[in-house]
Amino acid sequence: MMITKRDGKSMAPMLLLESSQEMLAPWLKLSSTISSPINGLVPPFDAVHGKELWSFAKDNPRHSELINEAMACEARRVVPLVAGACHGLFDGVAMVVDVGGGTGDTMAILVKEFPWIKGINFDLPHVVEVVQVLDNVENVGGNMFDSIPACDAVFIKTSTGKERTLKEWDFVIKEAGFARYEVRDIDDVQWVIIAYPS
Ligand SMILES: C[S@@+](CC[C@H](N)C(=O)[O-])C[C@H]1O[C@@H](n2cnc3c(N)ncnc32)[C@H](O)[C@@H]1O
Repeated sequence: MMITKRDGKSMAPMLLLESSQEMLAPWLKLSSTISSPINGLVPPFDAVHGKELWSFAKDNPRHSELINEAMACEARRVVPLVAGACHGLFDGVAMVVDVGGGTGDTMAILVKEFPWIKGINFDLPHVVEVVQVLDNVENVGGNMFDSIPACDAVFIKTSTGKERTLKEWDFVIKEAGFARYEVRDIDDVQWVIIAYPS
């Protein structure tokens, strides 16, 4: 585990989040949640806390901060790899929105790497209200299920928290109306999927 403070890529915030009481409680109730009459229809986190993660975070600023820091530390590690695998992809792209972008660290890395981009960090209002202002990144609050800011390209990283097989992604991408897609290896746990409208 990378918990050193050297090079700003410590994963300690991720450990602090995952070992918090709030995140451990659903694991400790896992068997009773699964065997209850709701039969796994309600995710363990929601069953234990009475609401889903993002509503819980909105009502618990300390936990929201833990989430934001955990996501940011992972972004600082992975997004440079994503940028390295995506050279050429942003040529001619003026406006990019990171949907569910959290602290904006991801967008800050992208606009530094591709300086002609105007970057918007889009997340729930309670998140963008407290994030720091980063160079060349505009923070916009809203709900992605209502609308997102107008842009030329959308960036999404870990925003559903759900792992899918490539076959499942194939279904999701086609159902969403994209014409084609490609998958790029960034030599890490994650891969990049690039979906094109035409
Ligand atoms: C798993 S985190 C990922 C954060 C960041 N993309 C990353 O990978 O480092 C999911 C993010 O989506 C945001 N989010 C959840 N529901 C949302 C919604 N309906 N509209 C906009 N953002 C949302 C959360 O606040 C959170 O910052």
